[in-house]
Order: sequence, then C-alpha cells, then structure tokens
Amino acid sequence: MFDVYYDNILQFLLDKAATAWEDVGQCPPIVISGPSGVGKGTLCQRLLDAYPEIFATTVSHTTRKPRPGEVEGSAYYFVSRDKFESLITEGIFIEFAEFNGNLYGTSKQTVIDQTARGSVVLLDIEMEGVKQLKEEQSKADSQINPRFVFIRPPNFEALEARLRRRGTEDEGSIQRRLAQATTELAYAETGVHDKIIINDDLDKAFQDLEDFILKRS
Ligand SMILES: Nc1ncnc2c1ncn2[C@@H]1O[C@H](COP(=O)(O)OP(=O)(O)OP(=O)(O)O)[C@@H](O)[C@H]1O
Repeated sequence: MFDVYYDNILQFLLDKAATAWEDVGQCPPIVISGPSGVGKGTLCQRLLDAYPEIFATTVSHTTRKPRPGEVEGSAYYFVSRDKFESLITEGIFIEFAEFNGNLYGTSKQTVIDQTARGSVVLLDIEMEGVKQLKEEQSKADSQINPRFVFIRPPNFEALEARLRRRGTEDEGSIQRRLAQATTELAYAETGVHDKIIINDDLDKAFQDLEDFILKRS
C-alpha cells in the first residue's frame, strides 16, 4: 500500500497535512529503551500528551482477566494462557514477559496496524525486546523498521534514587532492577542504538528526544 517510508517525521507531517494520509506513507516506530527507573515511561507520556495526533502506543496481549470497563482490543487483547503460549510458539510477539503470574506481550501485528493507520508508534521496551526487534528488522521481508533510542541516567545513584522515590518497588525488586541496569548500560555501549539521550534534566531530555524524532537538528 505504501511506497514511501519516511525518515523525517516533520516532512511526513507536512505531507500528511497537505494530502490524505493514505497517500503519504508511513513513519518508523520509535523504540524507547533504557534501565528501569530512567524515565522512559515519563518521556513517552510527554510525547503522547504533546502530540496526541501523531504518536500512539500499541495494544498488548495479556492472560490477565479484564477489569470492569476494559474493552477487548482497546485496553488489551485478552487471551487464555494456552492461547498465549501457542502465540509465543508461532513467534508473533516482539517481546513478552510475566508479571504477577500473568503474561504480557506486544505483537508485531499491532505495531504494523498502528503504523498503517498513520500513527508513529512508541514502544517502551526492555533490552531483550530490543534484541528481538533488531533481529526482526534485519530480515529481508521485515515490515518493521524502527528507530532505537536509549535513555541513560546521568549516573547510577540518580537511577537508584528515582526507583526509590517512585515508591512502586520493594527492596528486592529495586536490587534486581539495578543489577539489570548494568547489563542494559553495557548493551548500549555496543552502539546498537540510533540515539542515546541522557535523562538528567527532564525538560532537556524531552527536547533532545523531540529533536531526534522530528529531526529538527
Ligand atoms: N529527569 C528526571 N529527574 C528526576 N526524576 C525523574 C526524571 N525522569 C523521570 N523521573 C522520575 O523517575 C521515576 C522513574 O521514571 P519512569 O517510571 O518514567 O521510568 P521507566 O524508565 O519508565 O521505568 P520502568 O522501566 O520501571 O517502567 C518516576 O518517578 C519519574 O517521575
């Protein structure tokens, strides 16, 4: 359907404003990764709030039971554990993980669908997910061609302080996340990301992210 794949989102938006988006093409998904507590969720939410017509997140699959008001295909795709496990075997997920006894995963198809709808997809994912996406991207017939942004803390102490201040983790969870952070930071050193942004001052980090995505600089 689309012949054009945009590298420059500002140009994409200008063309989109000038014509029907169906004629314009697609923009690459933006993968935001980095250690737990570095501020990925905060930065993604800022992008979504600042540009609600441009960015979108994906709909995950889960084995968790729906809560009242949660709509199938909007909050999540709700599936049984058996179904989820067979979907893993089929290789449909970019990434999946288990939390509190429930499985959660992001399918390739949800990224493709949101992108085809004209959204710039934001994916907030862990290192393992980045590795899987890199592998997917390298396939000759891949339909997903993301840009990879790594968010780095100014130092380890700041990361630990943020995890503690957030108040969502017990001590064991904080220690596991910090240990994993060392591996995440070493992976970023290998140069696999398109952009590394230091999240020290949040406003500055957000501006760096905007500039990279919109290619203003
Ligand atoms: N530049 C910053 N300076 C100080 N605090 C920050 C900064 N950026 C984010 N925070 C705070 O740090 C905490 C962790 O941020 P956030 O939850 O966005 O991290 P995350 O990378 O999405 O973590 P996880 O992977 O665990 O979901 C939050 O309480 C957030 O408000």
